[in-house]
Amino acid sequence: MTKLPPRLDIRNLKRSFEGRVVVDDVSLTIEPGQVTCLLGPSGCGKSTTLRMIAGVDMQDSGQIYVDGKLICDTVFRIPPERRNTGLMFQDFALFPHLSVAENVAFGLSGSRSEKAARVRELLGRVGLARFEESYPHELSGGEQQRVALARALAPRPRLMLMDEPFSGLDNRLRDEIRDETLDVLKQEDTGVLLVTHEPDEAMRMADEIALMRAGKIVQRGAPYNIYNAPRDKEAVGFFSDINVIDGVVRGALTDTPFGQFLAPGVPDGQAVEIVIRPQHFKIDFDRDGRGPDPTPSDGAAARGVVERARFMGNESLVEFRMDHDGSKLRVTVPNVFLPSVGKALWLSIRRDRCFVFPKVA
Ligand SMILES: Nc1ncnc2c1ncn2[C@@H]1O[C@H](COP(=O)(O)OP(=O)(O)OP(=O)(O)O)[C@@H](O)[C@H]1O
Repeated sequence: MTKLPPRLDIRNLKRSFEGRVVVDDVSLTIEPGQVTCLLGPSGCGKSTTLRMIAGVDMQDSGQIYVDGKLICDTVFRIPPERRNTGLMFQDFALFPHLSVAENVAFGLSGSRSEKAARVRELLGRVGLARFEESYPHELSGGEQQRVALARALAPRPRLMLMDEPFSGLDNRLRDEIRDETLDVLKQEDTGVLLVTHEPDEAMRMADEIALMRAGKIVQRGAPYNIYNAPRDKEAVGFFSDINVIDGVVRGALTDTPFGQFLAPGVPDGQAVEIVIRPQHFKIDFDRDGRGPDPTPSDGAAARGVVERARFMGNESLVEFRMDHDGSKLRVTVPNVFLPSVGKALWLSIRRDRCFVFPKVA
């Protein structure tokens, strides 16, 4: 069986504004039914990438293909309305003077009965069948969002482009609408590119995350892989708080107060950073000034004094001032663990959960 072309295939997209490169050689493919989240900090070029794919901005170089067909390069350009893409933005702007059904039917062609059938199908799918005759101002924010989704999906776009589409919703509603949206998109087999700066949203929605920084896609992969095999310190830090311990490599090992860490392939004398998420420490009690014995999986323990302890709901956050160098480490513990300030405890680091990266000057 011949493989179908990807829903979206962008190759080497570049865009500069006033001489500053904002999108720098971005390439990406999205398969039918796949949700890819373009995740990155504010200003890294996510929206600009999306706008070029939508056709409301034009790249300086590079090509965009939808279903294997070229829709835009530097000389050829199909206008936005003929790109077979649906758009959903944060301000989902329904037409206020049109009913819900008319809003959803807006971009549809075909006979009156065909249009009515498609509108009914989609409103049913997003759970708003009973609001057909209502007007946008009569609906809640979440309901309006679902109408916007139905409207974007009505013409059966091959590709859906979404720019922070849920950020206008309050927390609880956001989770619900996100899950519903995902279900509907999967049923329609649409390829989805969703722009977000929220790691939680990307983890929740994405089949694949494309991590973007300073105009470049620095890592792509399934959420599990991006979280557990990050390519650098910034990629770890994008998903959670981090602690960093400095070291220098000698014979593929780094000596630290927490014992030795493997640094395979790193040359002697190279400075490295050992990066640990707050939930990956082990805490032991002090036994007359001594901690637990070293183990291969947790290394040696180092002593610190509790500076602050706070209950956060699902977990407790404990901040330590370390004896060996006065540095601060942030540790989280499930449930309630609130040692008193000034108490000495021993910390060790799970070797399978930390990352060792060469230090970038
Ligand atoms: N039309 C424009 N003219 C000049 N500069 C622009 C233009 N559009 C975007 N930029 C700049 O390009 C950079 C990237 O903007 P972009 O909106 O793509 O970032 P983003 O990653 O989507 O950020 P956010 O999450 O804040 O929306 C920013 O520094 C922005 O100021």
